[in-house]
Amino acid sequence: MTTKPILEIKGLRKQYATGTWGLNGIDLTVQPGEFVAVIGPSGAGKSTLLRCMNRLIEPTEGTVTFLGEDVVHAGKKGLRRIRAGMGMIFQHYNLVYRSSVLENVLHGRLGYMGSVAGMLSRYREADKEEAIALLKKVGLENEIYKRADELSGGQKQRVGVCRALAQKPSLILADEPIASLDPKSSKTVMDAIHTNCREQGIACLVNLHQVDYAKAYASRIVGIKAGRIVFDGPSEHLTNDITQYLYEGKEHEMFHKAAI
Ligand SMILES: Nc1ncnc2c1ncn2[C@@H]1O[C@H](COP(=O)(O)OP(=O)(O)OP(=O)(O)O)[C@@H](O)[C@H]1O
Repeated sequence: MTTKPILEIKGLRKQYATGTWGLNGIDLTVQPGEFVAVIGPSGAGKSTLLRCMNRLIEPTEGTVTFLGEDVVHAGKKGLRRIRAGMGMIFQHYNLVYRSSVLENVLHGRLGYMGSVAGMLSRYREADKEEAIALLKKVGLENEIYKRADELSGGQKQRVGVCRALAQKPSLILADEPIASLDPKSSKTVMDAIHTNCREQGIACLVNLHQVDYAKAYASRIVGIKAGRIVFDGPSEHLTNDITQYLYEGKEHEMFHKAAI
């Protein structure tokens, strides 16, 4: 029996207004529950790729199909539904800092609420309980009612992870989730993403600069260079030669400040 892919990308290209091609023809299929790390040097196109998935960036050419739905041509309502199924984790957290940690996690539910209930933040009791359980699971039981701006970077990103999970997504898009964190926080955040995705069968596309983290967490690695995929395979097939070719001239970007 063949499973239906969760995400299918075909011939994806993105040209920015400056004329730069951010993506140069990407073909990629992700199966349900797959944990895929996207690696490559700065400027390779990792962020552009992730953001074309939920149209935070509009693709120039090609198709993106999420759970059988055409993302590129989706109207307002369709796009809202698609985005509800894709949780996003950002490098700089994107929290509402004057709101509490709990409220930030509950924002993950907004895509499922009517506009009036959402505007008035009328969350269901069950949603609150689930949000609290998620926060406890990532070790933030003492931070639930704090303002988000009182937290450390690693704690803020764990809130970001919980917000994405609160959406009950089928796919998580994590755009350099550990690029601003020290090695200890990086491990905590990657553990939180990886464990929850595995337990809940959520697929994950995670952009990472650090090859060591990609190898440690992902079962499949996609290497991007100049907007094209130059490697796509099981993590253990990523050789030093391929890594060297990927990061040619930018070798210093390959590793985190310290070992995992
Ligand atoms: N808004 C923009 N306008 C013009 N060019 C852009 C824009 N955003 C990205 N680019 C260009 O598109 C290419 C891909 O950039 P992108 O940010 O996707 O790479 P990346 O692999 O995510 O890099 P990093 O790891 O530094 O975030 C680069 O050449 C970049 O300069």
